[in-house]
Amino acid sequence: MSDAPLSLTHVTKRFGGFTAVNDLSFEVPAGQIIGFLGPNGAGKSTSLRMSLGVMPPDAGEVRLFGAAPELKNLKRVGFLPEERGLYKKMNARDTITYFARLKGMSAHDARARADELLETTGLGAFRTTRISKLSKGMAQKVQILSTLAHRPDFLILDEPFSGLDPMNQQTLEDLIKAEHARGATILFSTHVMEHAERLCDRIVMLARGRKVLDGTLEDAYATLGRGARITLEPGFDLAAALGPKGFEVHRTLDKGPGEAWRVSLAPGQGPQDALRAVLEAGAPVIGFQPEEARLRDVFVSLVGEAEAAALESPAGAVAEETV
Ligand SMILES: Nc1ncnc2c1ncn2[C@@H]1O[C@H](COP(=O)(O)OP(=O)(O)OP(=O)(O)O)[C@@H](O)[C@H]1O
Repeated sequence: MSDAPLSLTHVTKRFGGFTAVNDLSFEVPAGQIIGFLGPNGAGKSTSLRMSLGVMPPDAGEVRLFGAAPELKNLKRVGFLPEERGLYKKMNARDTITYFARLKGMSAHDARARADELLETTGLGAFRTTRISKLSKGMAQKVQILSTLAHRPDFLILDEPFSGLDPMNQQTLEDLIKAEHARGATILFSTHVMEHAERLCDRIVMLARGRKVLDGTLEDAYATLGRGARITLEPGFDLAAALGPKGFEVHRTLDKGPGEAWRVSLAPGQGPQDALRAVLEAGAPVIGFQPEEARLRDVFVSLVGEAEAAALESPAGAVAEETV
């Protein structure tokens, strides 16, 4: 039996007649950073809650460090829930110290660790500021620091980047890398593909409760292969024009003048074959660029355009949660 930090085997969760997580299996091996991706409502948070034993699965099995999720192995985990919440009257330092103490650290070590974390993440000057007086992003950072203060072996972070401005997103990326370098295994959910692209050893992608991808970034890119990006004047349906000719074509999420499309290239095809077909179809081309796939394109192709449209961009990640 595996004693990996986390393994889910054929896990299913239903709410009434609705199946939120459907026959999901994956493993988080020690030492990896894994991105848990999927559009809104895909079942990510439900899966993470089951992983911690917050709610039981209707079918299948969850193992944390090779055992059922219970107090002994939960002490080795740091969990950042999607719903944020801290004691508003406590100051930043006491908050982190409090959570570290709950996970078994001594008062002295917890306080020293709180100071060290606040200092390295730019919050040193706000050590004694009450949570209620901090900005939303700062309070979220305090919550993240509270999650990892006890140096857990395994960090589970549900949408940790959501609500942080680009500077603080970078601080969090650095923090995740530092935790990983210290030896922690990390599983985090996100809507922002670029974070996953920069940080992850592996990606697990969900759509409508089912796993649609489980592999390295290279495996993810290989699902699309090479492609060409084509920008057209708005209003031309390139998928309808090229589909019958055997090309796989998707709208991309790129913003900008015109409408961007991606044409996947089959083995043996070159970008010029795509360009020739596009021109023969009479498409109003305003831009053309041969390129390799990106995780955003993989996401769109596996999850579907409509659901992928809800993706956040890193700069556009907006605070939704209350802290
Ligand atoms: N306690 C619950 N009772 C009923 N339905 C629920 C409950 N929790 C989740 N759901 C439903 O299950 C589905 C999956 O929700 P979940 O929160 O796991 O998705 P998610 O992938 O985390 O989405 P998001 O990125 O929007 O947080 C959604 O349709 C949600 O409405």
